[in-house]
Formats: sequence, C-alpha cells, structure tokens
Amino acid sequence: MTGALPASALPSPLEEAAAGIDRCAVWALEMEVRLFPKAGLVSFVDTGSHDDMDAGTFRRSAAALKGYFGRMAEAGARGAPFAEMKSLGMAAEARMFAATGGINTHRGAVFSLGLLAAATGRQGTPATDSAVARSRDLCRAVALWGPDILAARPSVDASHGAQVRARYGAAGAREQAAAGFPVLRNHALPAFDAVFDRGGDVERAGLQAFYATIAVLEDNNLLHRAGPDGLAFAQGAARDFLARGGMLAADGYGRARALHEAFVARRLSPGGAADLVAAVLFLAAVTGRVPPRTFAWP
Ligand SMILES: CC(C)(COP(=O)(O)OP(=O)(O)OC[C@H]1O[C@@H](n2cnc3c(N)ncnc32)[C@H](O[C@H]2O[C@H](COP(=O)(O)OP(=O)(O)OP(=O)(O)O)[C@@H](O)[C@H]2O)[C@@H]1O)[C@@H](O)C(=O)NCCC(=O)NCCS
Ligand SMILES: Nc1ncnc2[nH]cnc12
Repeated sequence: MTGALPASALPSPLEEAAAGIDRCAVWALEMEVRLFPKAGLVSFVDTGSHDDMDAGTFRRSAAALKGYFGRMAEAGARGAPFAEMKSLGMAAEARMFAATGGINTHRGAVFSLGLLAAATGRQGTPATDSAVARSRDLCRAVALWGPDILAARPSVDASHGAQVRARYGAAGAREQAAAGFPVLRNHALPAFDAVFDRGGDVERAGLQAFYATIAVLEDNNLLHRAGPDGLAFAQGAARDFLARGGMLAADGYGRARALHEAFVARRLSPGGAADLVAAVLFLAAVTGRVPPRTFAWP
C-alpha cells in the first residue's frame, strides 16, 4: 500500500533540525580523528602518544554518541533545565565508556560539543547572521549556563582535571565553557578562518586551529601527563610553528609532522585541544561553511 505518511509519523521541524545538528557533531568528532599530523594525538596514520587506543576506538566512541547531540539540541530548544542536560551528558559518557572498554576518548567532547549543540538548538536558524558571526554567537551563548556549569559536580571524583586544578590551580573544560569558549572565539576560530578563507581545505584549516589552540590553552591533559614544563614546551613549540607560517607555510605539513614526533617523544597528548578542534569543525558544519560529508575509514 502506498500513500502519504500520517502527519504524526513525519519528523517535526525541531526533530529534523536536531538530527542535522547531531550529524554535524558526529562528523566533527570523526573528522578530528582524521586530521594528521596533530601533535601527540591519535589519527588515521598512527596512535601518537597513546598505546591504549587507536582510530578504531574513536570510531566506536563517535558511533556510540550518535543521537546524544540531537537530544541536547532539542533540550536547548525547549529551554530544558541544566540538570536535564547534565544527565543526558552523563548517560552519553556511560555509552562512550561501554563502547571503548573504559577508555576515555571523548569525555571533554561530550561536555563541550554537547553544550554547543544545546546552544545551537536554542538559537534556531537566524535569517541574517554570517556563518562566522554565528559561530562566535553560539560560543557566547553557552555562557548563559555558566553559573550552573561552574556549580555542577563533575561526573567523576579526582578526574585528571580535578587533580591539576588542585595541584597547579589550573582552569579546564568547565571554565572554558562557562566563559563562552574564549579560546575558540579568539584563537581557534580565527585560525581556522585565516586558512579556510584563503582557499585552504578543511584539513589544513583544522590543523591551523589545532596549533593555535595548543599555543594558548591551559590543556589539562598536557599538565596531567607532563606538568607545567610539558605545557610550556607544547605551547612554545606551537607558537614557534605558527610564527613560521603554520599550515600556510609551504612546508607546513612537514613542520607539523616534526612537532608530532617531538610530542610523541615526550608522551605529550593535548586532548583538550583535540576537543576544541572538534568544536571548530562542528561550528563550521552547523553554520553551513563545510558540508559534513562521510568519508572512508582505514
Ligand atoms: C565537567 C566535566 C567536564 C569535568 O571535567 P574535569 O575538569 O573534572 O576534568 P576532566 O574530566 O579531566 O576533563 C574533562 C575533559 O576536558 C578536556 N579538556 C582538558 N583540558 C581542557 C581545557 N583546558 N579546555 C577544554 N577542554 C579540556 C579533556 O578531554 C580530552 O581528553 C580526554 C582524555 O583525557 P584523559 O583520560 O585525562 O587523558 P589520557 O592522556 O588519555 O590519560 P592517561 O593516559 O594520561 O591516563 C579525551 O576524552 C578528550 O575528550 C578532559 O578529559 C565533565 O567531565 C563532567 O562532569 N561531565 C559530565 C556532564 C556532561 O558532560 N554534561 C554535558 C553538558 S551539561
Ligand atoms: N585524536 C585524539 N587523540 C588522543 N586523545 C584525544 N581526545 C580527543 N581526541 C583525541
């Protein structure tokens, strides 16, 4: 039998928008893994400074998170209380750990991209803003939940973030989100735009955003593994890379590869910067600058 579906069986405009936001977020997580050379991190090419995970671990993790970002977008659109969003985040985190056998692949991304997805749902589709302005607005919109973010108890006690906060007074994922992602707005997004607007592809632009993020972020993963000296080494190396033209230089890929090797030699893993690059990619996709096309995995 053929015929039109009853109206109740069709996705509502909100469900369709949420599904689109979800697709952009999952694509961003996958695209982040694909980028190479990302100093110290897992990619399609190698496992960087990690011996407990590879690209396949990240693929399973991203697949397990499908649907979560759409639910966060719907929650944002409904003006749901922060506690509801937090419990969506905790449930997503549990699915991630089940899919990876307990390995922390995307905890920071569940948090940061989850909040950006909620802000995107809340904002709806503005008629006029440019994609660049809209990306910044979405970052700032997360600060609306700032007091709740700072007041919420973390999902685990004695997380690596909590340890470096106690030991070095370091800020982390919560402080970034509560302040409307200043590192994204002032460093990562402008770096992406600088390459993308000159005709660079999404990989090159994403890598530039990654190094611009390392140069300034108080990355808890770097601090946890290597202390203030490790963080200073990573930031200095990224600044030097950018001062030499970064991914806009003719030998940008070669220099990035040398940085990757230097980070691996020191077991440095800038996981906080990885999440913020995924956020840049999400914002590029959700504002229509980059199509979230599927690609082949190795
Ligand atoms: C509120 C939470 C985010 C609590 O976070 P907390 O500060 O307690 O600490 P962590 O759990 O350690 O940090 C969260 C993750 O955020 C990323 N991150 C680190 N520094 C920054 C930064 N400056 N800015 C932004 N983001 C940052 C980082 O995620 C990445 O690293 C992960 C791997 O980490 P780890 O296991 O420590 O590292 P390894 O090197 O692999 O370990 P070893 O081999 O050395 O042992 C990887 O997952 C990346 O994503 C931090 O891990 C929050 O966790 C919380 O409460 N969440 C639940 C609620 C929620 O999500 N709600 C949704 C919205 S309301
Ligand atoms: N590609 C990656 N490698 C290592 N840790 C990460 N955390 C998030 N993305 C990562």
